Amino acid sequence: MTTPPGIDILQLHNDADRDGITRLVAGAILHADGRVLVLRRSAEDDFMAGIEELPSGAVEPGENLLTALERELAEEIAWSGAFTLDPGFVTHFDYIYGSGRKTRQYIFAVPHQGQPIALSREHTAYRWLHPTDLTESDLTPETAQAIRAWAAS
Ligand SMILES: Nc1nc2c([nH]c(=O)n2[C@H]2C[C@H](O)[C@@H](COP(=O)(O)OP(=O)(O)OP(=O)(O)O)O2)c(=O)[nH]1
Repeated sequence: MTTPPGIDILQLHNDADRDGITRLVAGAILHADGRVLVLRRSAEDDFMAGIEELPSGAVEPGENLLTALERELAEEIAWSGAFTLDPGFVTHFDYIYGSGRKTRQYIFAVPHQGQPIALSREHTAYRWLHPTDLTESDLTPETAQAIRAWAAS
């Protein structure tokens, strides 16, 4: 994947370092016809069990935000092949992960172009959610806010 115009990946990494972030997560607002793909975490997950979330996951050693996103989309929804990011859109939210690591999830927008979605065991269901229906979801307030920011962009 190539970096789209208006998104400086190195700058995002630098901003996170500057802000004392020690764990980075890449997430995707995968959208089709104005709706956003949300996944339900397994009820057996020992962490945030059963909530809805965006396809996302932590950046591992040797990866950057984009290569991590590519891997996570492959792992979580079985997306293979190239995909593009919408130019210019990136948002983020911060939280403390389990043992106290300062985490930042950076969220990019990815147009869905008909690729089939197949879930891993991490998630039990998916659906396409319109931003006007955010209050009827089990998304966290932070994720809902990110989707609102995307809808307003
Ligand atoms: N811990 C935590 N998670 C939050 C908060 N707010 C919020 O939206 N989340 C969401 C972001 C993610 O969708 C999910 C946590 O995912 P994560 O990537 O940090 O953790 P994980 O258990 O999936 O970690 P991993 O398997 O990728 O290593 O919860 C919060 O305040 N604390």
